[in-house]
This record gives sequence, structure tokens and C-alpha cells, in this order.
Amino acid sequence: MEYNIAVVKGDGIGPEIVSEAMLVLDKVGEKFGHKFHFQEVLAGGCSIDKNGIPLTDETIEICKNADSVLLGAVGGPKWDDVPSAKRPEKALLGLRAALGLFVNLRPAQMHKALADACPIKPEIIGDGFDILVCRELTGDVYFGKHYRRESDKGWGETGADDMNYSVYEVERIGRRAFEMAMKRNKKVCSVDKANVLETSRVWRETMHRIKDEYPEVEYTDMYVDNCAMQLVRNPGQFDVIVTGNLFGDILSDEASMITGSIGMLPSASMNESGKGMYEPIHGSAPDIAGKGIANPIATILSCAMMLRYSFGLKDEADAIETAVENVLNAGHRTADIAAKGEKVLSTSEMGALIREQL
Ligand SMILES: NC(=O)C1=CN([C@@H]2O[C@H](COP(=O)(O)OP(=O)(O)OC[C@H]3O[C@@H](n4cnc5c(N)ncnc54)[C@H](O)[C@@H]3O)[C@@H](O)[C@H]2O)C=CC1
Ligand SMILES: CC(C)CC(=O)C(=O)O
Ligand SMILES: [Mg+2]
Repeated sequence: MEYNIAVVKGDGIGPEIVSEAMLVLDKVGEKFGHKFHFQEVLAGGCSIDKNGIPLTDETIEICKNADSVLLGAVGGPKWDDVPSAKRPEKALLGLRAALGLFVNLRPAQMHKALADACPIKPEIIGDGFDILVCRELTGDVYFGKHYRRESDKGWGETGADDMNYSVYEVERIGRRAFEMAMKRNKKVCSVDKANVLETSRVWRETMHRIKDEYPEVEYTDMYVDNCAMQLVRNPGQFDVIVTGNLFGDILSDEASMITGSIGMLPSASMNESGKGMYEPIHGSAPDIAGKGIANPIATILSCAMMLRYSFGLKDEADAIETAVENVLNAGHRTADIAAKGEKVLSTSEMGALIREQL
């Protein structure tokens, strides 16, 4: 089969990690008899530099018309002072909205070989953990009105961001979370801040209404502050965590670190018709950009999610995941997951070793 993939390398380490992932897809194509056609497009800071705006209509059209989208990361200090409506991150939010990508799946699994890179004590980790953060991606405070006004207390200029969730949006993500749980360990933990936020009260009431449609699933509610704590106290208690855009963003970065590094976590963002955008959960890592030391595994595993979820290529997805596992089991490490004194691989050396396993 032939597949058209729009590629948004983006900024910072984006081009370094995405190039490795594209080579992995080429290798999978060779092995399994597929052809992946890549069309590179600009979004984020690099688009601001070339076009004056972070996201052009052309990029949106190419991404909409492709079978799938592979994205690295956008943003960086170079563009920190551009007006907020034109920041690189607006490209990401714009693409998510334009493609209707309401669900963002972020799996955080313990790779046994990386136990040493996990900052939590082995007796707490026990047999490991396998968490799926199911984050709502096109609502919440990220898509509310952002504005400034004068403080009515005379405290000067005040920033304000509207946080919203409608019943429709919660039902849509909630059902997706229950469906994912049915294919896994049949547990859903819904995370909110219903003790304070009206948005969260609508979230919780809606989740309680739909949970009865899935009687086999064990359902719990948890406040987000408690969840942040429980993720390090006992990560093994979780199966699917369903939550809003902001809480999911923060909790998935935290969940990534207990796997060893944020450089390990892939993600899949999908719309109602299964169209997807696949990206690592991390950002453009300006502190290490251009040094060739970023971990490409999150992006490579995002390609596995693309093959599985958008193209239905299960064996091909498994092959990538097994190749990554083999490389980790053989003790190969990039800087972020290496123990003191361990040999450290570059981005391209890690990519090459993974391809050798395919
Ligand atoms: N999806 C996206 O495009 C995202 C973009 N961003 C943007 O990225 C820029 C930097 O944001 P930060 O808060 O620094 O988050 P970040 O995720 O880029 O980096 C946080 C820390 O993790 C490290 N790190 C990240 N990815 C890594 C990898 N693959 N291998 C090894 N180490 C890695 C970085 O070196 C840094 O020390 C900002 O402009 C931010 O807005 C942030 C998150 C997501
Ligand atoms: C850069 C933000 C818009 C989003 C983010 O941090 C994320 O999706 O992980
Ligand atoms: Mg984030």
C-alpha cells in the first residue's frame, strides 16, 4: 500500500528527531512492502521566519489532504517575544483544531530495561506500570478567550483565559476513554478539579452519566492535585486516565518522567474519522537543539502509533515497538536515559540501531 504523510518537522530538535523517524518508516516500508510518501511543510517558528505567520492555509490544506501527519515540535526562545496570537505554539493548536483532533492518547509504560532511569524507588514501581493518558485536545482553557483587562480591585493589568467544557465535548472524550479501557485493564480514572471549577463540575456530572454505559469498567474520580501526587506514589494503580486539555498536558509530562525521560513518550491525536497527527509529547528542547543528542524514541514510537491507529498496520507497528525494546534491552542509551558512566549515543546512532533491528 502507499500512504501520504504530511511532515511538520518544526523547530529546535524537531528536524533532528523527525528525520530519524522518517528513516524508520522507510525501513518498515521496505520490509513490509509499503511506500510512505512524505510531504514536508512548515509550521511554528520556522513558518514565522519564512511566512510571517506560524501556520499557513497551505500547511493546513496539505495536512488535511494527507493520510496522516507526523510532527516534531514547535517553539523556542527565538519567538518568545512575538505577539501571543502569532506564537509558534498557535500552529500546533491551529492544526489540532483544523483537523478536529479531539483525543490525544499518551501511553506511559515502564520499559523494564529503563528501571535505572526511573526516579522512583524499585519497591514502589513493583511490576511496573502501563498508563494511558486520554487527554481532551480541542477544548479547555487552551481554546478559550484569552484577554487582558484592568483589575476591578485597582491591581493593574490582569490576564484572563476562559476555561470551558461542554457536555458534548466531555461525552465525546469520555466515551473514547471507556472504549480504550475496554481493550485494556478496564479501569478509568477521570481527573478534574470539581471541588473548585465549574468546568470540572460539568465534566464530572457528564462522566458520571456515561459511566453506566460501561458497567464492566471500574470508574473512579480524582482531583488533579491528588493525581499528580498518586502518579509518583503508586503509578501502578492507573490504567486509563481521562482528563482535560490542561491537566492532561501537565500530567502526561509527569507520567513521562517515571518512564525514565520525556524523550520516550509518543502520542496519537485523532479526530472522529480516525485521521491522526502523531508527535512526541515533548517540546522543541531548545537547550539541546542542534547538538544531535536528543532522544528520537518518542517520535519513532509515535510512528508506530500512526501505523496502528491510522493505517491499521498492526504487525508493522509491533515491529517498531519490538525494535525499540530490543535496543533498550541491549543497553543502548541516549543521554537522557543513560546512567552515570554509561556510553551515550547520538540521535542518529540511536535511530540507526533501531533500524538495524527492523
Ligand atoms: N508539541 C510541541 O510542539 C510542544 C512545544 N513546546 C514548546 O517547546 C519549547 C520548549 O519547551 P520546554 O518547556 O523546554 O519543554 P521541552 O519538552 O521542549 O523540554 C523540557 C526538557 O526536556 C528535555 N527534552 C525534551 N525532549 C527531549 C528529547 N527528545 N530527548 C532528550 N531530552 C529532551 C529538554 O532538553 C528540556 O530539558 C517551548 O517553546 C514550548 O512552548 C512544548 C511542549 C510541546
Ligand atoms: C505547546 C502547547 C500548545 C501544548 C503542549 O505542551 C502539548 O501538547 O504537550
Ligand atoms: Mg506539553
